[in-house]
Amino acid sequence: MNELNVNLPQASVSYAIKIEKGLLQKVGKEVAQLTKSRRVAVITDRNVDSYYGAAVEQQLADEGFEVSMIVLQPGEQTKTLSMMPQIFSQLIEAGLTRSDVIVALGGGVIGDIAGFAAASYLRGIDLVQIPTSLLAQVDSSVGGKVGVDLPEGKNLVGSFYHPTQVIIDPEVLNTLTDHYFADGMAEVIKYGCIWDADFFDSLLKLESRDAVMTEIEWIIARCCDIKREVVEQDEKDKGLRMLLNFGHTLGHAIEAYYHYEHITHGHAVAIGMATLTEISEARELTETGTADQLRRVLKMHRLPSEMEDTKVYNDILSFVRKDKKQLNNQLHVVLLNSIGTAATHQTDVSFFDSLRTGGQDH
Ligand SMILES: NC(=O)c1ccc[n+]([C@@H]2O[C@H](COP(=O)([O-])OP(=O)(O)OC[C@H]3O[C@@H](n4cnc5c(N)ncnc54)[C@H](O)[C@@H]3O)[C@@H](O)[C@H]2O)c1
Ligand SMILES: O=C(O)C(=O)C[C@@H](O)[C@H](O)[C@H](O)COP(=O)(O)O
Ligand SMILES: [Zn+2]
Repeated sequence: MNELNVNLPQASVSYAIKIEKGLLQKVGKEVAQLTKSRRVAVITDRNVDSYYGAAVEQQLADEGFEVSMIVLQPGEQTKTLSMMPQIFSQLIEAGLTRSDVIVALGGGVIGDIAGFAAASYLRGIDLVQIPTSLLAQVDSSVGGKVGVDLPEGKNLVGSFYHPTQVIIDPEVLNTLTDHYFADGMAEVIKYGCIWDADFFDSLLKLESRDAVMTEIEWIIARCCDIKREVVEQDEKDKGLRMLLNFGHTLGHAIEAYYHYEHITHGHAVAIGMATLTEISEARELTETGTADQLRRVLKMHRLPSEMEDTKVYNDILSFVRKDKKQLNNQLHVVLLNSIGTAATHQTDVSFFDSLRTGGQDH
């Protein structure tokens, strides 16, 4: 087993990230070690429930927990404020009190919305993250960002709320579709870009999903460890943590432009990382050849580098203008110096002007 510990003494928070093939079979015992409570609500989505819901429910019941399953529709469109009343009603119906536990069993959508429910219900109850998509295992289950989207933009309502433990079983990735596996690889590649050139190089040697799966425990552990290191230095996203947003300024704008349909988070972030790096290389802010390296690794892992229809950029830029990480109308964009190192730059939306195809955005 790989075990990492996230320590945030200023927030009086400390939690373990456990990574082991087959760990889902021991989930009842893991949760039982964390709490004296007897009630657990498992929040999941229909897909994940169909594969793993019954087994998780049974294991928790075997440990004496009274278990309620809250099963949501899969997909980004579930991550909205309008879902919250339904979730809160189900938590009340299940009789969950302040000393009980919410288990988030699913991908990043479930982790974010169940985490937001845990942060708000009764002003906060314990949360255990059991991420089941690659993206959730390498990124969203760690670091405490929870929340929901608004039509105006991604993750515009939420909070920082840390789990009491993150339980990662890489074996569950076997049932993930290729599309969502690629989504997770976008965030994996992001870590190589902003933090670790050797890690990036190792991704260039793993040419297929099967090859990635041979190294999966190590890959997940490396990503979680980078995120741990960043979050421990800047929990509230005021400085260093913004590096984890590489590719997201444009990526989030693309997702919002498409109303959170048609393009998923990792694919949008892949386009954001490649497009931004092309622009910053043209402006001599990034070492020549970096965009090529990035496009190569994205292609290898079945990810796009650009929008199929470049005419939509004009309209996407109106969402970039609304990005939440602004200070005095200045955007924070994360640019690579070269593969493995990055820095935050303050700029305005005109940084993206080369994407315009004539006319003004509105
Ligand atoms: N909080 C954070 O720090 C953070 C970080 C990165 C991304 N995110 C958020 O995460 C979300 C994307 O997460 P995602 O890509 O996991 O999407 P997702 O939760 O929609 O999961 C992707 C799909 O895979 C299915 N699925 C999940 N695990 C499965 C499994 N083991 N087997 C079969 N199917 C499975 C789900 O049902 C869903 O259809 C976005 O909302 C993004 O904004 C949050
Ligand atoms: O944890 C972080 O910090 C990140 O930026 C990780 C991102 O991959 C993730 O998509 C996150 O949800 C973005 O946060 P936001 O604050 O830009 O909405
Ligand atoms: Zn992301």
